[in-house]
Amino acid sequence: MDSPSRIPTPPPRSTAIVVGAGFSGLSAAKVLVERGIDDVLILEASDRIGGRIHKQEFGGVAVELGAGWIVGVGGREVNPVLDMVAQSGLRTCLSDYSNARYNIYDRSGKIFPSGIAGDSYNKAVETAVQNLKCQESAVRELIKVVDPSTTPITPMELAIDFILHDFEMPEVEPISTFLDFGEREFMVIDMRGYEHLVHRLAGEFLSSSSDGEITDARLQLNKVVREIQHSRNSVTVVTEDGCIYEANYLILSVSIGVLKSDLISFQPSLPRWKRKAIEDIDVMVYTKIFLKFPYSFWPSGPDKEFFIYAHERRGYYTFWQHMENAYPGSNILVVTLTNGESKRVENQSDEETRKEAMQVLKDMFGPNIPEATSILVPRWWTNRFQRCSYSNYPMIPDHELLQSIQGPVGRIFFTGEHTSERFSGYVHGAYLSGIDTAKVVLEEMKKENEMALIEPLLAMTLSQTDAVSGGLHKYDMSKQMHLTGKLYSEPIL
Ligand SMILES: Cc1cc2nc3c(=O)[nH]c(=O)nc-3n(C[C@H](O)[C@H](O)[C@H](O)COP(=O)(O)OP(=O)(O)OC[C@H]3O[C@@H](n4cnc5c(N)ncnc54)[C@H](O)[C@@H]3O)c2cc1C
Repeated sequence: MDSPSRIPTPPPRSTAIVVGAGFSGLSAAKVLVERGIDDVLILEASDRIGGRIHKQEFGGVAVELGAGWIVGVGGREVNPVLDMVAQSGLRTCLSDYSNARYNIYDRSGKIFPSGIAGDSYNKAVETAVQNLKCQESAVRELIKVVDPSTTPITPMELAIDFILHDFEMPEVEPISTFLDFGEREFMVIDMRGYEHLVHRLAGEFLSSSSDGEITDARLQLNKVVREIQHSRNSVTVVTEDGCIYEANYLILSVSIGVLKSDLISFQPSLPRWKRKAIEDIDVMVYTKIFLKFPYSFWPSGPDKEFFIYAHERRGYYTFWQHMENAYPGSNILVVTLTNGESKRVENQSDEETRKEAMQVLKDMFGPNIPEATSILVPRWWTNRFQRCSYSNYPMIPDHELLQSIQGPVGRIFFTGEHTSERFSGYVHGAYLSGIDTAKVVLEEMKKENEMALIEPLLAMTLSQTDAVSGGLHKYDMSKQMHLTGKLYSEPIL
């Protein structure tokens, strides 16, 4: 008997696919579902939701490997993330960095007198302002001739310069987040972690089990998107495990670091303007290293929470925090590295990093301090699903660059913290960008539906015109209508 001929099953098709289940992807998906797009499919590469919001248990407490602070509190508007914190009763505490500059240790363990530290701080601020003025007046050449007396040289100047430019957000004043939401920062100190907000958000539109685990089939974990094919009518997604999905629209919420990498290929490839925008946005790597000790040996108290190590190598284990204010008795220290130093430690063993950190601590607090019993080194740079901690825009606001990074390519819409006009880099930027992108997609859907209604009428009119003039073919006309709409308004290459 002949075997029945196999009819290939078409790939599952949904109205919209969201790639990535971080804050932006989930907030975008939520808006779509709430507006009646029930068949949204969320494809997430890793085995968890939250992306760059991720807590881990370490030394008996929850530590935040990614976002740890609600930045922008106490201003004229309420930060939407703070609202969520309040609703979920997440425990937080105020972080006051202002004392850090008075807790600067040199390599022999001496604390710099506050006057010297204050002078260095003012000098560093002056340099930053001077650089900015040069850039703003577009006299870029001037940057090269910055007054040498303001260039950081000594270990302390280097440490303060690092804090101002690498540790604090390297942004131009006034910073939108501080302007809108306030200048205070609250650290999340809750065993449920910052990620509780992500789970809460997901639980508002996806079904979950009684213990809060998302069980909704519209969220697919361990689905690494490797290829996105896009055409005039649809988007097709191919995942690493060989699955194929189709949709009318796609929202891509992966980080700028992932966009810069070769993890996802596009067929046809992204247009030049989009590739250039991706290239032009820099990435910041920010690493919090956690060290657990049998007992604390550092000065305690709120005004001692943050301290600085001044070394002749810029950014070398510079910024420290004890966690006693957050979790008394936890005996945990956190040291923050960025960029080159982050990448360097990501590429060495944790034991090497532990030894380096111990040497620095011995410089500050003497040779008799106890050894760290464990260490936790997050690797945001080498993680192929992140490849950065957050985006780092050029100091001069560049609206064209922003428009290009936000701009859709056909049916692919881009979202994520790096697409936020005013709050790039932050959790609230990710959250708000997801909402904005979903609204743009909904608008496109509406336009397309309206077009579908008038197309038959147009076709009729055109065939009559054709008969009379032998002019434009109806297909050309409907294509032109699309081309004049936003969907294809940008040149493809
Ligand atoms: C160390 C660190 C400290 C930070 N500190 C703060 C802070 O204190 N306060 C603050 O406001 N912000 C902070 N941030 C920034 C904040 O965490 C981010 O801005 C925000 O979480 C980004 O959300 P997102 O949705 O844009 O991206 P993500 O959270 O990165 O979400 C993107 C998702 O896409 C997934 N993905 C990637 N590639 C693929 C693929 N090929 N297929 C499918 N899925 C894919 C990823 O796994 C991820 O889940 C910090 C970030 C880091 C890393």
